[in-house]
Parts: sequence; C-alpha cells; structure tokens
Amino acid sequence: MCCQREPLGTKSVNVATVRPTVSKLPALTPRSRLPTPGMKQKQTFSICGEKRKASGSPNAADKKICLNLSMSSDVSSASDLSTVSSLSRTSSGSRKVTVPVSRGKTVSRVAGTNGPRTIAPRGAAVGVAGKRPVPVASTARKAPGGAAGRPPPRPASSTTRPPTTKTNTSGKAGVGGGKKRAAWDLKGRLQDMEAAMTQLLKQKENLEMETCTSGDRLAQMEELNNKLQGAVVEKDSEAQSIQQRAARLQQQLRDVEDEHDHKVKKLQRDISDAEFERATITRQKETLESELTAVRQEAAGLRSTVASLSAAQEGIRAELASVKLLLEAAQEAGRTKDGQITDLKGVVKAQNETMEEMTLKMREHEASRRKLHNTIQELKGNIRVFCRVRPLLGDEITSNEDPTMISHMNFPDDDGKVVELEKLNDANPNESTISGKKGKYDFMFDRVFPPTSTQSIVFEEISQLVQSALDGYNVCIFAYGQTGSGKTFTMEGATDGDNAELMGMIPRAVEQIFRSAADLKEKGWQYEVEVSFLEIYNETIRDLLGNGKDNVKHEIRMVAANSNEVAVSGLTHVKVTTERKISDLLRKASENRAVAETKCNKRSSRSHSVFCMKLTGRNIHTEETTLGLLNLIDLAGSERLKDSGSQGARLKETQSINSSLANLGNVIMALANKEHHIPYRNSKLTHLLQNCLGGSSKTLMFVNVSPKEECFSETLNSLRFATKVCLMFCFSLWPKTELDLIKGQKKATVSYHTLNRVYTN
Ligand SMILES: Nc1ncnc2c1ncn2[C@@H]1O[C@H](COP(=O)(O)OP(=O)(O)OP(=O)(O)O)[C@@H](O)[C@H]1O
Repeated sequence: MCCQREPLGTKSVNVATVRPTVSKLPALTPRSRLPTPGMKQKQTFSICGEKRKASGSPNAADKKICLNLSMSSDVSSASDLSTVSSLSRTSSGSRKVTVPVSRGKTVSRVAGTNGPRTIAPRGAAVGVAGKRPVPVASTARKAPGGAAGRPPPRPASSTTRPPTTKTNTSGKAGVGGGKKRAAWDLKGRLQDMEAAMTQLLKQKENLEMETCTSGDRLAQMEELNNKLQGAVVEKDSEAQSIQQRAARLQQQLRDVEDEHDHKVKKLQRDISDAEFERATITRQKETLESELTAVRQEAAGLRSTVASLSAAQEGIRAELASVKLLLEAAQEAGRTKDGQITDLKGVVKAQNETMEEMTLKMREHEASRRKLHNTIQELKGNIRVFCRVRPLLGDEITSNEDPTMISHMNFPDDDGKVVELEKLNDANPNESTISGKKGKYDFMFDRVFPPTSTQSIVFEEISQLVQSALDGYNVCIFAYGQTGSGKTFTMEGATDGDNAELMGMIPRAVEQIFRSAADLKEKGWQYEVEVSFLEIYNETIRDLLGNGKDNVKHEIRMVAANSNEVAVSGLTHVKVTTERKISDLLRKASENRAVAETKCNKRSSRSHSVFCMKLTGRNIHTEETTLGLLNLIDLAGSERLKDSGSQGARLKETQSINSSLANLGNVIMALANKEHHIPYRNSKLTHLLQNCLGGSSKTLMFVNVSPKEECFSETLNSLRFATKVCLMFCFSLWPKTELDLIKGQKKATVSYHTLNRVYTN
C-alpha cells in the first residue's frame, strides 16, 4: 500500500541497517559545533551500528553500517536534534526507524520485510545509499500487504482513491458501450439497471473494505503516535543528558580557558621577567663596557707607567752596580769592624761585670739609704707635730678681708715653725701665756702651715714618712683638732671635680706608695698592699669596708703572744694593686659613714677613723722582706666639756672622745718618759695603734686650727695639747738626768723658749 508523500527535497536518508542501540547518538564534539537556537546550518550526523552477515555465512564478521542523514533545516532548538533520529521495534519484531527531519515531518522505514529496504517519506524518493530511489507507490504495488501480511493502508487522500464507476442516473447511457437505450427497450434498460446495481454493490463492498482498512490504519497510526511520543520522551531525556554533558563540556572548556588564561598570564609574567632580566643584563653589559673602557685606559696608562718604570729600572740597575761596589767596600770595612767588635765585646763583658758590681753596690746603697733615711727620720723625731691653719671660708670672710689673713694669728719666722696667737678682745687676766705677754701666745712645732699652704706643700713634709712605711716601718699620722678645723680635708681632701690639688694625704700617700713600689721593682723589690678602714665611735669599732649592715662586734687581739702586732677580728682587708681601687674603697667607706650619720647626727666628727695600709715587701735578689704599716687617722673633733655645754648622749660622746684623746696623750707621754708601762689598753684607739706608737715607729700629729676668732679658746686648747706631745718628744731625747732637773724646777708649765734654749744647747 502506498501513501502520498511530501517530497523530501534536499533531505536524503540512506539506510542500511540500524541497530537498536542506534538511539545513542555519537559523542558531540566541540561546543562551537553544537547548534544554537536560531542557527541555520547544514548538519550531517553519522549513526553507526553493526550488522551481521547472512546467517548462512558462519564466519561472517560484523560489519559496520552507517545511517547517513544530511539535512538542511532550521534548528529552532537543541531539543529538535533529539528527535532527529529514533528507532523503535514493531510488535512483529521488525525494526522501524522513524526520522522526523523537521516538525511534523517524519521518515519511516520498516525493517525486516522481504522487499527492498526503503524509507518512505511522504512523496519523497528513498533508496539504499548509492542506488536510485524507487518510487514508493510502485514498490507498494509490487508487494501488496507485504508487512506482517496486512493489507496496505488506504491512502488518506481522496485523490489517491481508486477510480469509481460513474453511475448513469439519467439512464441515457447503457452499461456496455454507453449507448442510450430506447425508451421502449425496457428489457435492455432493466439489464443496464441490474448491471448498475451490481456495480453499485461492488462499489459498496469496496467502500466497506476501505472503511475496514481505514480503521486498521487509524489504530496503527495511534500505536505509532504512542511510540513516537515515547520516543520523544526518550529523546528529551537524551537531550537533557546531552545538555548536561554539554554543560560539563562547557565547564571543562571554561576550565581549559581559565588554565589557558593562567598560562598566558604566567607566560606574560615570564616575558616581563625576561625583559627585566634582559634590561638588567643590558645595563650590566653597558657597565661592563664602560669598565672595560676604563680598564683599557688604565692598561694604556699602566703601559706607559711600565715604560717609565723600565727606564727607571735601568737607572736603578746602574745605581745597584754602584751600590754593589760600595757594598764590597763596606764589607771590607765590615771585616775590619768585626775585629773592632770582638774588642768591644771584651769591653762590654768587662762593663757587665762592672754593672753587676754596681747593682750589688746599688742594693747595698738601697739598704744604706733605708738606714740613713730612717736615721734622718729619727733625727727629725719619731714623734712630730705639724700645725695647720685653714683659711677663712664662705660666711666667715667679712668684706674686704683676705681669707688667708687672720687677725688674731701671726706666722713670724721664716722657717715656718712658729705660730703666734693673740687674743684681741676680752683677754683673760688669769690666762697663762708662753710669751709672758697677756693675751699673746707663741707655739713652736716641727712645721706650721699657714692658711696659704696647699695640700701638695703639706704632703711634701709627710712623704718621707710614707717612704719609711715602704721601707718597713710603722707610721701613724694623726689629724687632731676641733670640729670644722680641717682634719678630714687634710687627710682625705675635698672633691671638687677633678681638681687634683685638693687631694688629701691618704690618696697622695697611696699614689706615692704605688709609684715608689714601681721604682723599687728594678731593684728587686715586690710589694703587696692590703687595706682596711674602720671607725671608733663611743669606743666601738665599725668596719667601713664591710657591707655596712653588720652588727659584728669587732675585738682587738694580739696576733701572737710574744709580738706587739695587733689585729681586729672580723675586719675587712682588701688587697689592692691599683690606686683606682683605693679610691673606690675610700668612696665605699664614705658611703658607709654617711649611712651611719643618718643614725647619729654629725657622727663623722664624733668618731675616730683609721685608714690602714699594710705594705709587705720582698726582694727577689736578696730574699729580704719588710712589713710596714701606714695608719692615717682622722681623730674626732676635740671639745672642752665646759665650753661645749653638752648633755645626755652628746655629753657621753664628748667624754668618750676626750678620754680617748687624753689616753693618746698619756701614751705619748709614757713613751717619751721611757716608762716601763705604756697604757695602750686604756682606749680602743691606743690599743689598736700600740705597735705603731713607740719603738722605731714614726708618729706625726697634725694639729688643725680653725681661723675663726670665736674658736680662740678651742684653738688655744688644741695648740696646748699638741705642744704637750711635742714637749714629751723633746724630753724623750734628753738624758734622764736633765729631765729630772727640769722636773725639779717645779714649774707649772715649760715654756717654748726654755725648751728651745735647752734643745739648741
Ligand atoms: N686648708 C683648707 N683649705 C680650704 N678649705 C678647707 C681647708 N681645711 C678645711 N677646709 C674646709 O673646711 C670645712 C671643714 O673642714 P673638715 O670637714 O675637714 O673639718 P673637720 O675638722 O674634719 O671637721 P669634723 O671634725 O666635723 O669632721 C670643709 O668644708 C673643708 O673643705
């Protein structure tokens, strides 16, 4: 059965065999090749499948067959593609391919028939690839009712209906030849009518048959429609999966593009880096070129220098030749000199021997120097008294007054040994005088330092005693006087920036000791210096180099039963090798004293401070050893009880001070009198200094005097105490008989003039 088909036009379908899996479209490649809505293009799809060879051929290999479909159509949407090709199996097992090429247009083929395989688009020519298409109608006519034995469907269009015999209603035409019967020919007309009736019955039968066929065809079409709808759903899902895949592919493409962009950027960066590097290299190249130019210029300069040097070398060679000549002459002279050197070596040897002798003599001289020095010191007196008057200071100076000019004091002699004291007001008529003149007093000491005397002038006088300490003698230097008279200034000095002139006796003595020790080193003497610093307050000893907080009770003990040497228990002794170290120690002692001062006002002036340097010497040549002690003592301010008006603790302090000062005087007196018993232990101070007072020890006492007129009485008192010490020493030099004679004169006081007369005689 054939149906009228629409002409296919440019569409052509070549079908060999299509496998059921043909619904799987081949993978669509690049996104750019996917149709987009509204795109008009020619598409070619290849649907590949496999076909087995005829079953009669056992070795038949699978053959790949393809359905090629070319079309040119408007693709309105991607979903149209899903319906491009579909395949469904008919109920009879045959395969049917329906290919809608555009909306409402389909190409169908029924596989499995015995006839030639065709696709019968409406009115189009369909044929096997490469063969001329066979008209459908003729094919259908050749195989009527071929598919599944059914009659071919009746053509839908009335134009395709088989021609019907036109009934001659008018009766004018006969059935057989169209010849009109005569009216009278009833029989003939009856025959015609029977023939017409028969024809009409046939037509009726045909119509009934056609109606039946149309019903079948309608059912077939409905079935087909259902299948097509199923195929559409299937294709829709396929289209969705294709869309998802396309989306994945697009995502991949975007990833690839991103990666591409990333690589492009990286490449651009690499390019810019490379360009930068190229620019750097270019710059380096330029620099190197300029350096090369400079080096070339330098090389040119060097070449010219080499040329000039070569010329100079020639000159030097010539000079060298002349020098060689001179050298030869000198060598000749040298040989002569060698002889002379040998002679000189003999002379040097002789001189070395002389030197050794001289060194020995020098050592002997050093020993003699020590002895002589000591003799001189002894001749000068093992006990000496110096008087020092400080200048007026600050508020003490009235306008237009020279601070070194003191109205009530005179320094009359050129030797600097006498001080005259004159009371200008309120002369006490009962006051005893030395000069015999009321209100005027003369005092003579080993040395008197007026207010103009500097620290260095004062130290000159005591430096010999410091030397004695280095030579192995014990030396005590005291500063005695009323409060504010200049004892501490004399002993320690004042700190006024870096003014070295204000340095006191202690730092100067230290300086001299280290200097002399260095000088004596070449004579084989090595010294070890050990320092201690203590104060005695109210007969209690306190360590000024300790930690300042200790409540240790320090006791004075004899080092050995048969020796005079004493030691203080728990006292700090510091070995020093430099002067700087000693200044640090003095600072520490002063800080410790300052702490104590806060506890007891003005304590420093109410205590005795004893700075002691132990000097141990050893001669590495002679193995001779020495041990000398240098004690520098700042005594507490002396005050007369009746003048001070002290009470309570202050009274106790004053009594303690006066007692220890009186004991000092008694000890000195006992030493001068060569008494058997010396009362050292009556006070801490004399007990401590017992091996430094008396014997071969040297004692020097500074009596410091205030220039203030209101201190006249205290000044007089201090000078009298110092004179007593001085007299005792003078007595000690006298033969005992003469001493007894003087004592027998029963004079209350011994005048300076008497002593002077006795002394000079
Ligand atoms: N020769 C001097 N030249 C200049 N100033 C001096 C001299 N002697 C003492 N002074 C000054 O006089 C003041 C009192 O002196 P210093 O403190 O030495 O007296 P002191 O006798 O030690 O008193 P104290 O017993 O209270 O300790 C200080 O300011 C000191 O600098």
